[in-house]
Amino acid sequence: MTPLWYFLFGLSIFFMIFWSGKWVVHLLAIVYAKYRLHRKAQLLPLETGYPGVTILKPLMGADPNLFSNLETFFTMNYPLYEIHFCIEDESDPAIMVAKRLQGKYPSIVSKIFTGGSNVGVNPKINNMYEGYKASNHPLILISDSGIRMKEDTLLDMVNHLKDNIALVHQMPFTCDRTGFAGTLEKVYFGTAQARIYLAADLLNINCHTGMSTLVRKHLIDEAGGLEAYSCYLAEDFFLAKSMIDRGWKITVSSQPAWQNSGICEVQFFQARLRRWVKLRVAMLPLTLLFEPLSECLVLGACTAWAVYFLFNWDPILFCLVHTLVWFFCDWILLSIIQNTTLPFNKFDFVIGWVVREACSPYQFLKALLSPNIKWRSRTYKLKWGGVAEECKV
Ligand SMILES: CCCCCCCC/C=C\CCCCCCCC(=O)N[C@@H](CO)[C@H](O)/C=C/CCCCCCCCCCCCC
Ligand SMILES: O=c1ccn([C@@H]2O[C@H](COP(=O)(O)OP(=O)(O)O[C@H]3OC[C@@H](O)[C@H](O)[C@H]3O)[C@@H](O)[C@H]2O)c(=O)[nH]1
Repeated sequence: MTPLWYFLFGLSIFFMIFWSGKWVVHLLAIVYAKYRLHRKAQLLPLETGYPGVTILKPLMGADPNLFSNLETFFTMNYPLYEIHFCIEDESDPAIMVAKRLQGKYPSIVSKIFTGGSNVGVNPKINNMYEGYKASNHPLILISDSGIRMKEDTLLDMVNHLKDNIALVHQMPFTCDRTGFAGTLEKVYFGTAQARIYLAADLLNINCHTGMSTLVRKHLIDEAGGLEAYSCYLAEDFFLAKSMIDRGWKITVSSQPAWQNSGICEVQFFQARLRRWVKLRVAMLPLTLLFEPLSECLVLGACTAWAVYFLFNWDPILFCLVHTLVWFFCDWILLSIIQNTTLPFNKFDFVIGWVVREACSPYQFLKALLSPNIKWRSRTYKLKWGGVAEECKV
């Protein structure tokens, strides 16, 4: 036995253990999704009454779905809330959209804050800052521009905010949209991302993505206000981390976040996922190893080699069975998360799934090879740890 043999033996054991762990994650995600998601929210008579919520809507630009997405915030079944539209640029067309909605729903309290602030690097925080300062309620809902709400979504989120919970977030998912990009997005958010998101929630690991987050305002203030997170681009991750560090819990609500941005293009989607990869790598460097390895094809190939090395099993057959079972687990998970008929047939799912799986390792590499981060109109550089710096041209 040479040192090389020992090294290869160790490596193959590592692949086998990681592979087995990944199947546990598959199983946990499916069972947890079934048990946790799509529970009916009820307006219960609470002794203390329902707490008021300030909804912060950071807007930048108007897409074709903006009006109808924002309208869903005016038709929610929740007793006490206000909407603060935050729009940095005073000539932004989103202002007109917000004003039209204010005219249509005069009974809902809403205000528009323009101009933004400059409290740090994160442009979403700079944009929301004035709206946050003017908030009048103990709960804050940070809600990105492309999110749609159902009538009972806010109620569902508040119902999940038990006494030991600081923050309730919605697992990212998408509305039914036509075209290949719509399929690709739904497949990604309903399989690869949902699996990790659900397993992380179950195991109390911080996986918070801040597109729709209900949080206790006094806990943000205790940490120094929203500006305390403005040195990071991934303010969502650090917001949740600061709650967990203080002994609080975070949890997902039973409804996923229905993203419905009017821009639904493959290029745009891939660029967004690459931006998120860069955030994760800077915040959690172990991602560099574990993320590519947890991809179906990469893990299948590595483990096929391991079982060939250890047991002399046929690696091709192993890979085929591995991929097929993974594919079926993904179909089951996606169907549970969708909870209604999917907007595409099984053939479209196969195409979307294969493209997603095949492109993902390449997109990961591409993200590593261009470390600067372009987010909307600005470019940033990230330091290890996640602190960001804007690149001025
Ligand atoms: C034995 C199996 C181990 C599995 C290792 C998994 C490695 C991670 C693989 C894929 C990452 C998926 C990422 C999930 C969603 C993150 C979306 C995102 O990037 N959002 C950012 C922008 O809003 C946000 O700032 C970052 C949020 C937190 C990211 C944390 C990711 C690490 C999660 C690791 C969870 C492991 C759970 C499995 C436990 C066995
Ligand atoms: O310069 C900007 C960029 C973005 N935003 C707002 O921030 C929200 C999220 O922006 P995008 O939709 O471009 O980005 P993402 O969906 O990738 O955001 C997600 O990932 C990065 C995290 O920091 C965010 O909290 C999370 O929502 C939108 O409401 C957008 O209007 C600004 O207000 N200013």
